[in-house]
Amino acid sequence: MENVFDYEDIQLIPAKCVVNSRSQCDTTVTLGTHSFKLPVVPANMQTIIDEKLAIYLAENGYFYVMHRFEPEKRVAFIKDMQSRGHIASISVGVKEEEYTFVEQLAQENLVPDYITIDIAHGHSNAVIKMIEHIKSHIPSTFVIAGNVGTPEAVRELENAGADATKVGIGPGKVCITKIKTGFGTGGWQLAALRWCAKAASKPIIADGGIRTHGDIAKSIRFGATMVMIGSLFAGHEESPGETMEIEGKLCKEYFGSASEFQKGEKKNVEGKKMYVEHKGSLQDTLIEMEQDLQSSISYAGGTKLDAIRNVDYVVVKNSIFNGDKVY
Ligand SMILES: NC(=O)C1=CN([C@@H]2O[C@H](COP(=O)(O)OP(=O)(O)OC[C@H]3O[C@@H](n4cnc5c(N)ncnc54)[C@H](OP(=O)(O)O)[C@@H]3O)[C@@H](O)[C@H]2O)C=CC1
Ligand SMILES: Nc1nc2c(ncn2[C@@H]2O[C@H](COP(=O)(O)O)[C@@H](O)[C@H]2O)c(=O)[nH]1
Repeated sequence: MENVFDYEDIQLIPAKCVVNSRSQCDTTVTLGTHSFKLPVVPANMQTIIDEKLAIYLAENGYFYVMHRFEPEKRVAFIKDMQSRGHIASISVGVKEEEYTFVEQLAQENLVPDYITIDIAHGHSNAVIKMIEHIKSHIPSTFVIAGNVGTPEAVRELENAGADATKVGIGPGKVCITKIKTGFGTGGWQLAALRWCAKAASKPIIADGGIRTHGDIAKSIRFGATMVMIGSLFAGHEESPGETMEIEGKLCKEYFGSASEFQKGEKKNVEGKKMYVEHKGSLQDTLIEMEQDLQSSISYAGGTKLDAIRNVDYVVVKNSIFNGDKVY
């Protein structure tokens, strides 16, 4: 790989504006058979999403992926979401009991709209086998498989039947994979996304490393259909993480899915915990994201997200913020 870069090394180049107001720009995206208000999905982590938030997101036209860390609740969750007329979007792992769970869904004729196979090293026979298992038992479910970081992996998972692949190994805010293993796309996630997107024939979800709303537009420019975000969604009023006061400031916890806090033990730990300053309401952040993305579309010279895919860019290695703080 040559010419690697990350989000803060890139600036997109404006094209002539074709709208009179940013409100004329449309941020909707289609994934599978459903359309969503934003090309953004909160990470399927226990301090980022819970049942209440899933209902809020689905009710308001946003995509969501429920986490897999309370497996016993998933059947009731799917039934509840579908009885409300909402999409059901869940996660699975690859252990033996997950095969039985998929079979149970098929027997009960419970068909989630989306299933995300949520594994650290998704380029593996275990994930390929799980894709095939889901597709043979519940073929109409849209399968998102990951996480991967190479074109070979994207092709193999697509060939096994995945409807979308999730790209990002190690760029997450609470990730320590890059430190503990020396592997991953941390530090060059945007370049890895471009590399993978060139090989993909189906949608890609860019996962991890988003630090500003502008990074969403950059992900789209480099081939993402959707962007999965943890840290930017952490710390809200509605976020499931525990709230506490630290040095007089209200904070909420955000921990990795492979951290000891999630696992309950110190085995194969590849995630950490941090405290995020309280950010107010998630609804306000979603609105701000939409407005910022509408603005991105206007700078791209179009009216829809697709306009961003074709803009020129420059690499300004590590210098965009010129030593300034982002906020
Ligand atoms: N996006 C990212 O960069 C990363 C994300 N995560 C998140 O952490 C959570 C836990 O992930 P994960 O550990 O995969 O899930 P699980 O703990 O459910 O492990 C799934 C299975 O895969 C095996 N496994 C895990 N890692 C590897 C590996 N590197 N090589 C071979 N087998 C492996 C496990 O066995 P065993 O434990 O015995 O090896 C287990 O049998 C997920 O939510 C995941 O998304 C974790 C790390 C990186
Ligand atoms: N290496 C690890 N990665 C993790 C862990 N838990 C979650 N994740 C990944 O991070 C993103 C969110 O990234 P952010 O930069 O937006 O905060 C999430 O979707 C997972 O892919 C972990 O314990 N270790």
